[in-house]
Amino acid sequence: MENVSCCSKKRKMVQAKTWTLTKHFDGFPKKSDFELKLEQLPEPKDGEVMLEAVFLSVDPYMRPFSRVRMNEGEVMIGAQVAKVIESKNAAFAVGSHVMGYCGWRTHTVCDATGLTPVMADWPEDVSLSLALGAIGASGLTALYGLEEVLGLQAGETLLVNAASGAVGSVVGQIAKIKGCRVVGSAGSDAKVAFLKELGFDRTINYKTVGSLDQALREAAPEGYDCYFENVGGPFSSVALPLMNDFGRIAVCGGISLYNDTTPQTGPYQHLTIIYKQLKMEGFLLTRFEHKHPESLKRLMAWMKEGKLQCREHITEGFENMPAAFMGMLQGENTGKAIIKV
Ligand SMILES: NC(=O)C1=CN([C@@H]2O[C@H](COP(=O)(O)OP(=O)(O)OC[C@H]3O[C@@H](n4cnc5c(N)ncnc54)[C@H](OP(=O)(O)O)[C@@H]3O)[C@@H](O)[C@H]2O)C=CC1
Ligand SMILES: C/C=C/C(C)=O
Repeated sequence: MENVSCCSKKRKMVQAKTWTLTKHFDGFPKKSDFELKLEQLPEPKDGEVMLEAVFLSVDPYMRPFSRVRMNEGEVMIGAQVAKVIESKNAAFAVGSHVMGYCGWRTHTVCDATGLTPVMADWPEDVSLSLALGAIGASGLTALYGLEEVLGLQAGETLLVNAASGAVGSVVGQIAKIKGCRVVGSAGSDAKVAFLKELGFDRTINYKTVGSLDQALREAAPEGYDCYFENVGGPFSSVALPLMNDFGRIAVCGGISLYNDTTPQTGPYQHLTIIYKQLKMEGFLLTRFEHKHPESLKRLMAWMKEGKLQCREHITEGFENMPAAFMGMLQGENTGKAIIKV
């Protein structure tokens, strides 16, 4: 008798590659802190989709957040732009693209929680990778830091560090759009040349400058009204005394501290903050989530008008994610660090 199976159409099994955190980082991340694993994926259930990563993001926050939001053995946290390859959710058509915090994985089966369709009218000639950078989290962070936290006004002088990176490069360009004077600091001559291309008024290579204090003073003899802080630590201690009275500081990040094994101490600038009556505010871009759709449209419009250049540092190959992450923390990137699968 012929063996007739009730499931004559056999589904091809999908295997995901994942990068897991073997051990919490201790100091600067090491290759051995990561492990590449294979995972057999189940078929999506009702309401679920199967995603295939196209671009993945490596970001500074992964270093500090891994310690507080992850357990050892878990897949590394992070965002990706992915293609929907199977769907049992009417809101996500097969072939469409989404942005999701799926972690460092090539394929994912999940429900729609936390998935955002990439902007419906995303232009065909614009790479979807920008949804992870200048027309995504990095651009939004820059915009909110300037508008919502600093309240930057035309004619003011702004200081930004890590200025050639994903967030910093957008900060400087938006500040120029707003009619401000912009001073940017970055870690190589090539990066400083990039800042000049973007229209920064004054640039500093903080790694080669003799005295950072002197360089910052010369770059803005009139002082700084606003400071977009990405680095923290000693840079911050030098910059705060150069703020003008009633200056505002948006504390976006502190990348110089993320790999510290013991917390840094002073010099403390409390008296400077008091005497100059400074306003210092930390923020996370998630606070302004309700503004994302409108803000993404503004960023896209600036890019299309040629007012916003979106540089990317692309690493090919999912296998190279840990190297790309460590490279970004060491300053290998100019613009947004992206992994192309
Ligand atoms: N608050 C929020 O919601 C968000 C905060 N952030 C923060 O914004 C900052 C920039 O992030 P992002 O633009 O994605 O990253 P970048 O693209 O700027 O990449 C990181 C850069 O930081 C610089 N850097 C690394 N180590 C040091 C150090 N010890 N001192 C000074 N600079 C250093 C390097 O550039 P260089 O060669 O110039 O040193 C490196 O290229 C980070 O602090 C991040 O945590 C980012 C997104 C959201
Ligand atoms: C959401 C991102 C936060 C930091 C500190 O990078």
